[in-house]
Amino acid sequence: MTVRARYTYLGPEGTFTEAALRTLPEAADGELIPAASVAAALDAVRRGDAAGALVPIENSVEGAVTTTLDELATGSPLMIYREVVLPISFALLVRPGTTLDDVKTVTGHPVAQAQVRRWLAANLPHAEWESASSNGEGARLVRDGRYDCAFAGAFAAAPYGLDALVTDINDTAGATTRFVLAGRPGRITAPTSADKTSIVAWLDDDHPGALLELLREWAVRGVTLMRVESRPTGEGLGQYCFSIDAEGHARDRAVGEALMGVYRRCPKVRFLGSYPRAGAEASTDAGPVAGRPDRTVGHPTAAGGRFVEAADWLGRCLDGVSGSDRVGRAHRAPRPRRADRMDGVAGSGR
Ligand SMILES: O=C(O)C(=O)Cc1ccccc1
Repeated sequence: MTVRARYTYLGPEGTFTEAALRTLPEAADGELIPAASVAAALDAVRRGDAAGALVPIENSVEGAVTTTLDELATGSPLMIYREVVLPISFALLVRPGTTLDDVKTVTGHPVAQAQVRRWLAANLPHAEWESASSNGEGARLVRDGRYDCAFAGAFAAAPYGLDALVTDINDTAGATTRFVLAGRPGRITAPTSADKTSIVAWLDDDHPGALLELLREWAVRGVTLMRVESRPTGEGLGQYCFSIDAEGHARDRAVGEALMGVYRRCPKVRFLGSYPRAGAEASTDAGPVAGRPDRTVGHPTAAGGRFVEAADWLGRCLDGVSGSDRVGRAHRAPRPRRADRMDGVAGSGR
């Protein structure tokens, strides 16, 4: 008997996330399990109930899906193994017989609302909006009579017995959403010629220029940052961590050295993985550094010591042998309070 791998996703049935998951070869033979929220999808992976979870992380119009950034930055460490970018266009789903004139209430995911705001103002100016936990959930709530209509993919009409009253709704042509497949820490995906590396870094915030120094670790090695997002740590106003995507793979010399530099500077850093960039022309048979310039360090970093420890940390990130979360000791940073530290081997977030 073959055991099918289980993949969970932001559900219920009919979400864009499900559509994105179905584009992955892993999903073709897998058992797909809808989850009620991003947190629930990721927790199923943490518990070992699923091999991976597909969750939305970024929309080209609305920006970050902050729940996902925060869920990946906290809790027991997970790693990203793949990303999927999906073009997003909405349909207005209604129960059969409903016309635009009947519509008083409308629902959808908050990211959907950002993508259809102008259309709503022009076509349903008096409709009352209430957010749903996903676009699939919005469709389900329309089926159940809670709302008059929902924004969702046209493909969500059939499973809920709804009609697509209007299709191709999108204030911004060409809108896309990026989804990531997260799993428990393990060996990172082999390098291709077009990869991305993701981390979360906490700053030593007691000295000026800490953010500049973090960014310089990448810049001096010629590594392009593709996304930098600050998120509150929840520990008080002004306390932030930074969610960063860098171009390249942790096995690239320049990226690996930048990661070690970040480790040496930051009181805490969480490695989220290196994985193929969606939509980029990649070749896996070209070897780890083929197709990329073999960038070396621009100049010696000013970060204090810990070179061996940083190299050791990077080695464990690459092997995925012991969790991906590490607390480093920043240059001039006070040692984190005991309760905040994760010196142990099997990392656990805070
Ligand atoms: O997958 C869905 O349907 C979601 O609710 C998340 C989402 C929201 C907006 C655009 C793409 C994905």
